[in-house]
Amino acid sequence: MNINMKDNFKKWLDLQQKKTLLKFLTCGSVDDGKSTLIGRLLHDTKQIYDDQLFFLKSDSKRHGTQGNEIDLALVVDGLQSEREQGITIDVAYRYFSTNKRKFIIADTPGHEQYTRNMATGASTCDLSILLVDARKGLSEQTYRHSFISTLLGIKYLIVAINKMDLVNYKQEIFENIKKDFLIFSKKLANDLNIIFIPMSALLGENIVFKTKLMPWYQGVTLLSFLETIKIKNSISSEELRFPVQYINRPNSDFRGYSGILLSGRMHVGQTIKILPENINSRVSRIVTFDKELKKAEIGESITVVLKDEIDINRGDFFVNIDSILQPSQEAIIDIVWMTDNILLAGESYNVKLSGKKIRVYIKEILFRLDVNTLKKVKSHSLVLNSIGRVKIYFSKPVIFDNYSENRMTGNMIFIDLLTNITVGAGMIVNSLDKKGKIPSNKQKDFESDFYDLIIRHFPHWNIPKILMKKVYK
Ligand SMILES: Nc1nc2c(ncn2[C@@H]2O[C@H](COP(=O)(O)OP(=O)(O)OP(=O)(O)O)[C@@H](O)[C@H]2O)c(=O)[nH]1
Repeated sequence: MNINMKDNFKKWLDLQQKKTLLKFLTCGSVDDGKSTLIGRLLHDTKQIYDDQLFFLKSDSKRHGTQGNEIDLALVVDGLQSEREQGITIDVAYRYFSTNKRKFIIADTPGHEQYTRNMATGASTCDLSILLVDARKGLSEQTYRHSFISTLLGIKYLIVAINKMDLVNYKQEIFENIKKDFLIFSKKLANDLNIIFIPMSALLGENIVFKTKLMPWYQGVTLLSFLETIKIKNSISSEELRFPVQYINRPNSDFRGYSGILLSGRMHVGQTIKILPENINSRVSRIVTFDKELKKAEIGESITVVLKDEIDINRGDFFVNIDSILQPSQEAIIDIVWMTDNILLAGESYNVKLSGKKIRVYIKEILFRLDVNTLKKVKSHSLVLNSIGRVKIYFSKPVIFDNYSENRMTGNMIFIDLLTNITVGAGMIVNSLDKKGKIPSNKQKDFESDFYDLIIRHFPHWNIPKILMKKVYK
C-alpha cells in the first residue's frame, strides 16, 4: 500500500468511526413486505455486491415471485429457509452504512410464537419499523409489535404503509390507516414519536428515492428519516451508572475498580458517590487495557482508581453525588417468559442485573397481558412467549433503575437454578420499599447453593454432598 492509499484508508476509517449508529427493528405480519423492504434498502444503498446481484438475478427467476424481475425478498431468504426447517434463530442482525450513518437491522420473525425473539431484538433497538399492507390495514401483529416495541423501551415508531402501488397510491387509504393507528397508539406509552410513510418496497418508492407518484406525501423517504433522526435517551439516561464488576489488584500498589460505564460520563477529578455504602470519593485515574484516559464515555470498559481507600465490593455502583438512587429489595417488573417451563408464583430464580447475579423469589403474578388486545388478564402462571407483570423479592438489597429511565440498569435476565438456561427477560417498572417475607417452605430454594439444590431436587441420584461441593465449587 503506498502512502496516499494509506492516508485515504485512514481517512475512511476515521470517517466510519465518527458516524453514529442506529439500531432498528423491522416487524409486520407475514407477507407485508419485510424482506422486500430490507432487500430494497440494501440494494438502493449499494450494499449488494455484483456477484451477489448476479446470483440474486438467477435465483429470482427460479424461486422469486416477480417473474423475470429481481425478487429483493430473496436477499434475506437464507434465514427464512432455516426457519422453515425449524432451526431456532433468535434474531438475525444485518449491518449496512451510508455516508451519513451506520445501521444495524434486527430482523425478527413476526409470528406470536416468536414473541421472545422479537423482545430480544427490540431490547437493543432505538426504533421500530412496523410494516402494514396498504390493502389490509392494521392487523393483530401491528398491535402486538407496537406494544412489544414500546414495552422494551423503543420511543420511535415508523409505520411503513407498504404496497401503495396495489392501491393506486391513494391518499385516502394512507390517511385511514394513519388515523386507525393514532387511535390505537393512545393505549401505548404517551411519549412516543410516530411517523407514517407511504411506500412501495417492491418498486423502491419512498425507501431511498422519493416517488413522484404520491405528490400528496410531503414527508421524507425512509432512508432520509433513518439517517437524520436524533434519538434521545433511548438506551440510557445521562445519570452516571458504573457497576463495579471486578476489583483489580495486580499488586499492592494498584487498586482499581473495573466495569462498563453503563450510562453517563466519568472524568478524572470527578467526585462520585459509591452505593450502597453512600460514601463519596474522587476519581484519580481512569485506565483501559492499553492507555490512561482523562474521561470515559458510555459503553467503555474501564478501570477506575479512587483517591480514597474505601472497602468496595463487586456489584457496588458509582453514581453522581446528587443521585437519589437507593438499594431496594423488592420490585414490580414486566416479564417476557421464554421457556416451556411455566413461571409460577413461589418459584426462585437467579437473575443477572447490571452484570451481577442474584437470587430472586417470585412473590406474585399480578397479571398476564393479552398482547393482541392489551387487556390485563388475571393469571397464576406465565407460559412460553407470554408477557406479564410480577412482584419479585431479591435475596439482598440491590441497585437498579426503572427500565423507562435507564434500559441498561433496569433490565434483567432470569436464569433457571438447575439448568442455568436463560428463561425470561424482565424490565423493572418500579421498586417497592417494603421488605417481603418468603414462605418457609420456599425458603430453601431461595437460599440454597447450586449443589444443595441438586441434592434436594434429585435425592435419588444419591450423590454424596462432599463430591458435589468439589464438582461445583
Ligand atoms: N406489489 C407489491 N408487492 C410487494 C411489495 N412489497 C412486497 N411485495 C410482495 O409481497 C410478497 C411478500 O413480500 P415479503 O418481502 O416476502 O414479505 P415478508 O413480510 O418478508 O414475509 P415473511 O418473511 O414471510 O414474513 C412478495 O411477493 C413481495 O414481492 C410492494 O410494495 N408492492
